[in-house]
Amino acid sequence: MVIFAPANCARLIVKVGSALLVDPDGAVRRAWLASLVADIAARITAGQQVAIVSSGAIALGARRLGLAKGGRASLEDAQAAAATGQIALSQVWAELLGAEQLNAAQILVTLDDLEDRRRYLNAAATLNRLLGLGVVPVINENDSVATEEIRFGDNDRLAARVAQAAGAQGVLLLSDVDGLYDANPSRNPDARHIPQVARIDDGIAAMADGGSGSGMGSGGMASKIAAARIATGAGIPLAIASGRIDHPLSTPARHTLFAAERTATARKAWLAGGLTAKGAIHVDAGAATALAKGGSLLAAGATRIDGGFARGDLVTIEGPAGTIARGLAEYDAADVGRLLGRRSDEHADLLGYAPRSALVHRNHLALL
Ligand SMILES: Nc1ncnc2c1ncn2[C@@H]1O[C@H](COP(=O)(O)OP(=O)(O)O)[C@@H](O)[C@H]1O
Ligand SMILES: N[C@@H](CCC(=O)OP(=O)(O)O)C(=O)O
Repeated sequence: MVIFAPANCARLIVKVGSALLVDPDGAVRRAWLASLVADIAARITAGQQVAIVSSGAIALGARRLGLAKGGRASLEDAQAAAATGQIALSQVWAELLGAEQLNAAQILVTLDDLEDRRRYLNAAATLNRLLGLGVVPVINENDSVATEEIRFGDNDRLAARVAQAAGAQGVLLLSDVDGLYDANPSRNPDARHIPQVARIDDGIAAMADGGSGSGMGSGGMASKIAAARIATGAGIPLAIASGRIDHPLSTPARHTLFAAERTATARKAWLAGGLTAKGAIHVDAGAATALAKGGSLLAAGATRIDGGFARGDLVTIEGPAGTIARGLAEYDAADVGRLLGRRSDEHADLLGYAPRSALVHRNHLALL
């Protein structure tokens, strides 16, 4: 079976892991990449739009600078390696795509670019326009400026987020392994391959063992399962397949397919899967019930806030028994603080300006 064929996948995100891009001795695996790019060109000719999430900057740069790579590098060394490797990486992609008469476009993002609502919408618009123009976006984390706190740290979850932003119908993670096994196959020769995962439960998550198999990247199977959770939760199927074969998009080969869980609007999916909330609004039992029935969060039911969030920021909504929802705050934290427990007809006097109807509107809220 050819994975995510153009007929049922108009937009595809292909993620390429470090070990596929770079040999253990630090050289770019050009011949294999050319075979992948030929496949991408054929898909584009067949009407599919394809964006690439490419790892490899740190592995490439580390080699050029004589630095340690993978998990052994300090943050400063990883940043220096990324800055050096990224320019070489984009050159390789531009050359290989150019040889197929395709334009490459580079997008480097940090976690905040896909978490902050305004920046997420900007990134989504750029991707959309590039794909509409027939350009192939090549996306990586902006590792040279990303510090530990603001890092995705792995391109698997980045690919899932990009898929959401782009409204893609499939995410393909090309790796050094041909899918998920019931145990780490590089440590357990009896591990069994799992062709399809209908639901990611704790048993599936527990199968991932250790970090990056090659020691070059940062992902490992755990980050691929985390990516599958994000993508499938947003209604986008995700597959893990081997990049250890030439023409990996056109050669039928064993893989693991994580089926899409449900369809959801892009914004709700993003809210449900968002990684970093800027604060929390605590609510009473009445408000929790109203939210469960599909209502907005009104100030009358809010009891307390945590964090210094601003209007538009993602906040969690905490009920008496734990987190019940995530949503976009309609007010800055200071104003929410003024409105706690107050009826809507008091808001204008308390704030000194015409208020919105809710602290978090139901259109910008996802129940967990
Ligand atoms: N249950 C599992 N099934 C398959 N691979 C696993 C599992 N648990 C751990 N792994 C390891 O995860 C590796 C893939 O992750 P990684 O090396 O980070 O790939 P990439 O560079 O493509 O992101 C495999 O080579 C394998 O060593
Ligand atoms: N952004 C990093 C790659 C991080 C990453 O996820 O690596 P990998 O696990 O090989 O996909 C880089 O370009 O080196």
